[in-house]
Amino acid sequence: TQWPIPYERVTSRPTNNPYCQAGLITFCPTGKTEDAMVYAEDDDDIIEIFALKKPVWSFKFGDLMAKFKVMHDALGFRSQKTGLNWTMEWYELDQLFNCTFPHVLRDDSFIWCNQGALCVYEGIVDSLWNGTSDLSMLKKVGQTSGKNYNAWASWAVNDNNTGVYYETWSVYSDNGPNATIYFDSYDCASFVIRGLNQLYRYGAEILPNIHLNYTRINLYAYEPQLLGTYNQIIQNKTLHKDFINFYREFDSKKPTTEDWIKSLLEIYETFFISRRFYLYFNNVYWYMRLKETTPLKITFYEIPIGSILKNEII
Ligand SMILES: CCCCCCCCCCCCCC(=O)OC[C@@H](O)COP(=O)(O)OC[C@@H](O)CO
Repeated sequence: TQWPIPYERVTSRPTNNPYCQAGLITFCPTGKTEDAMVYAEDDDDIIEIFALKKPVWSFKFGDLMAKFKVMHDALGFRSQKTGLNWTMEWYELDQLFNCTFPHVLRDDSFIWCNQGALCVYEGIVDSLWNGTSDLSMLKKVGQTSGKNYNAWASWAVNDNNTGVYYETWSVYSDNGPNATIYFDSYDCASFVIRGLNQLYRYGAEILPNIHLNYTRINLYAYEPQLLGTYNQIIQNKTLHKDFINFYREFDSKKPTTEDWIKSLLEIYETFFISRRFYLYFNNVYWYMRLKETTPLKITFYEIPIGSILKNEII
């Protein structure tokens, strides 16, 4: 197997299952509709680029998740000509837990509510990004011409229409510097990293001395084994039973009430006991035995801006 398994794009975004509900807050409440984008009116405009960071679920828990270094990332833009600014965030249509674990129905079938999408809306809410957490951020990282920004904006629309599935997990062979990466996450941070990389490719000037850290929830595993699709797995009775029990266990821990943190802690603890995982990636399932020493770790490492700008990121 050639690792990491490349993230598969689609030709067009599928309709979200009506069963899937965002719950606490609807997706992109103040945002624009499908294929939404903000374009510069003038090719000669100067569009300023901002890196935005805030604690995940700050609307509910304030800075709490920042204590675990669980941060949400976005991009902000401002036109020097008009003074107008706008925000772009890529995140889950139906909240994080729905992207991380399926709904297991009575007949043992699954429903995955794991789409993510770009939310584009006028304004940059300073109080949201310039919060009290020392990890929050609203920082200018560069600028570009109106012409180059518009070319990039078309890239962002296509990126949003083809990269539709959220992936919470990053999976490595170990937590050392020479680890093999088996699977890479596809989340809010991935959009910002891809977005900055493409803005640079479309001619943006990125300021020097930019230091950006990104949250990852990492699993450390022995080499994953491909199991195949749900329908292939249910052909094997023993595997099917274990597979269903695994996901039913996690589904039962998903917060249905307000006790998100309790669910989070229960799930976190499960990883250190069971040390095994079924990963759903590109619509197929993989089985992994997790490493005894550190099965799971949330990291917030800096990704050098040079490697963000120069790496081939798809
Ligand atoms: C064990 C399973 C769950 C573990 C949870 C802790 C680790 C999470 C790591 C992933 C980082 C998530 C980054 C991201 O994609 O954030 C997107 C979204 O969850 C942020 O949601 P929000 O409600 O805080 O912000 C959306 C708001 O800005 C909309 O305007």
